[in-house]
Amino acid sequence: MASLTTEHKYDRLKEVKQFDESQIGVKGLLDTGITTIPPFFHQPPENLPSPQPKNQPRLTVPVIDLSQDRSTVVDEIRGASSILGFFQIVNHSISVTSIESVLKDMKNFYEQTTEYKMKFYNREVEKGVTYSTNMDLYKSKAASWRDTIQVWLSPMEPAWKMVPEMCRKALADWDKAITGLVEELMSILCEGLGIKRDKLKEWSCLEGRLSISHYYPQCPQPELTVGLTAHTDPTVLTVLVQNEIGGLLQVKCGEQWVEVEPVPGAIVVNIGDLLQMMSNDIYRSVEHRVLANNVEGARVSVAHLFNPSNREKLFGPFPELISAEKPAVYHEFLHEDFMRRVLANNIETARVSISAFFSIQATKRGDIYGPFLELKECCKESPVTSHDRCPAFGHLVASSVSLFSTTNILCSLQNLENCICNIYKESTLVKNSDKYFRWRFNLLQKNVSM
Ligand SMILES: O=C(O)CCC(=O)C(=O)O
Ligand SMILES: [Fe+2]
Repeated sequence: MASLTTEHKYDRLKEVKQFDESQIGVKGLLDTGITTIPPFFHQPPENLPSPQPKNQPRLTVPVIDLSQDRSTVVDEIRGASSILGFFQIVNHSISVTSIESVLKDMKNFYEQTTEYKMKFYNREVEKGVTYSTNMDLYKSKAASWRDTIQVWLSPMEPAWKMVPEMCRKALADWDKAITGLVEELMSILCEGLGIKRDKLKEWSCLEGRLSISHYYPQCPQPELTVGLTAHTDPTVLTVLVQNEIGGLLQVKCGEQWVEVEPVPGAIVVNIGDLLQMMSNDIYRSVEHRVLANNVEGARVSVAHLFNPSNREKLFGPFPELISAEKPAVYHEFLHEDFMRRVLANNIETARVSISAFFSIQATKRGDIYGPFLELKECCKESPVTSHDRCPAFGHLVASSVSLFSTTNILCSLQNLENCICNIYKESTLVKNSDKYFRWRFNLLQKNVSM
């Protein structure tokens, strides 16, 4: 890789592309014997760990014993979810052997020859299985020191053929075991909120499952980069197992970073952005990060991300948690609107913008949002209607078939154009581009907040 010199300006994109196209991943790069990391891995100072204040007690996330009586478990989980958004569970239904087995099989893949692994290297999310270095490699300011395999397990049938054979059984067994445990966890979390125990299940939150296995090899210059930049998870719930290499996974607690230390047999649980919103901010989705591995041997983690699968449903704070004293903190939204925003961001920017975007405070109170009049008028023949509503009160003024919702409309220029294109495609009335551009111009004139 070229280095930064005064004679040759560093062409970051070219270097990133060259690395990506080499398909060797971070582990393959390390195996070439490098002693310094390419500059595109150098993180800006704000992403690097700063020295922690001295004389502060070393904090770790709570470890909750699931074999205690139910009400103690509910109280402890509610407490941890409301304050730190992170906890570990022990004495649950999954054996230490099953945890070790999934970690071992995933690690085994990463430790195959580079030539073997290259056959699987791809970052095409729509295929359902990816194996690459940093899914946001081309969007982020700097790359992080890890490789990742992502496998969608549900609601669609997993693309098993694309999963390395040595990982298939481990992932299928793990999915079964962890989904059973998460069903129980979700019921405890619902009980902690004082709502029906199977509410999260009813809202399809066990059905959108993504497995993410990260491999963090030793980094030759760990002070210059990270393993995974600080982020919150765009999920309902994330559960994760990690191997014995500790000191790297950290959760933000005020100004301090708290360690999630490896505990044999423990499963790490964290509240995602969606559950923060559904719980109307009772539970917290909290920033976490992984430092670059500075020791010999690789850190391996296997995360299971739980998302809703229902595409028609409007998600938002549970109605039972909205009252005059505690009004809704967020608008309702379709899960795909939410995901569109997640995918438009990189890992770092997502954490700042997403909850804020859906926050009611962020929108002008009193306004009624809905399809722009021009669009309604232009599409009389195809009944393109959507909710007109006042986001401040989440009040539906009129509703019929929802082609787009408030969030769609306000999302971004790109989404806005997608909406228009949807209508444009459907409309038998308007088929010429003049009109399309007039719409677009009108929309821009509306000064929609992006
Ligand atoms: O590897 C880890 O421990 C953290 C993974 C993580 O935070 C994620 O995949 O969202
Ligand atoms: Fe995460």
